[in-house]
Amino acid sequence: MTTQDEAKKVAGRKVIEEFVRDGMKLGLGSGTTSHFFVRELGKHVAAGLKVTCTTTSRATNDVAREVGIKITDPNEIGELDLTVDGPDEIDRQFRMIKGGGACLLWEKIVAHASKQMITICDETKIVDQLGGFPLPVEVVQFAWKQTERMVSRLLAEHGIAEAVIVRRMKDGQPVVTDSGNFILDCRCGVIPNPEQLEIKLNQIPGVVENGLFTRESQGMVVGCFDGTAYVAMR
Ligand SMILES: O=C(CO)[C@H](O)[C@H](O)COP(=O)(O)O
Repeated sequence: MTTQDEAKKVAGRKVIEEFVRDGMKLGLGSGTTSHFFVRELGKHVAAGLKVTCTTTSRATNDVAREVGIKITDPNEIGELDLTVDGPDEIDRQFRMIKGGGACLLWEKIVAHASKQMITICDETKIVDQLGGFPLPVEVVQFAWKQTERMVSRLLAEHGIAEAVIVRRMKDGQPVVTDSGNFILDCRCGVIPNPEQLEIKLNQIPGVVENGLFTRESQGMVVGCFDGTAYVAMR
């Protein structure tokens, strides 16, 4: 029986087979699934594959270095050919919620700096409608409770009346992102019109970015519990 971790690994191998080519500039995503891909990529780099890589979090920098992948500063790399990153949820229109690992801001910047983004996941991440996973919203620390009130009001106006918003905590301390911000996790239930909500959330002063990625992914590579992986494209 294939485990979830094995399904993630199979997806990582499939991405390399189908999408990664010699000479590419790559954006390396965050989270456990992306890290399986990075470890797999490290084996190919050791065997002679030439790629130039930048990452979407300090945690991914650490994994990449550990497996012998040199990291290029995002300011130096120019336009990327491909970013490979994982979702917390993805629907069949390739719309996603990301940010479970608090890396959504760097992830969105790197995705937009790329010609192509491919999502990598196991089959448990595919949903009919977005919103089962709490939507992360990255906010500046200054007056974060004011920003939280504005987010709550916007969600209600958007038809999500019962949203529960909590500042993300770890070990009794607020989580601080790689850019020094807080994360508000918004338990929404089904999210109507995610494209519009993605845009509106970012218009609130104090919101730096939100975890809706409705336009970025051009395809997904899905690892399955039967040990296979498949590709689906927009
Ligand atoms: O968005 C993310 C981090 O901000 C991750 O990519 C997302 O949480 C998926 O992680 P995992 O592969 O561990 O489930």
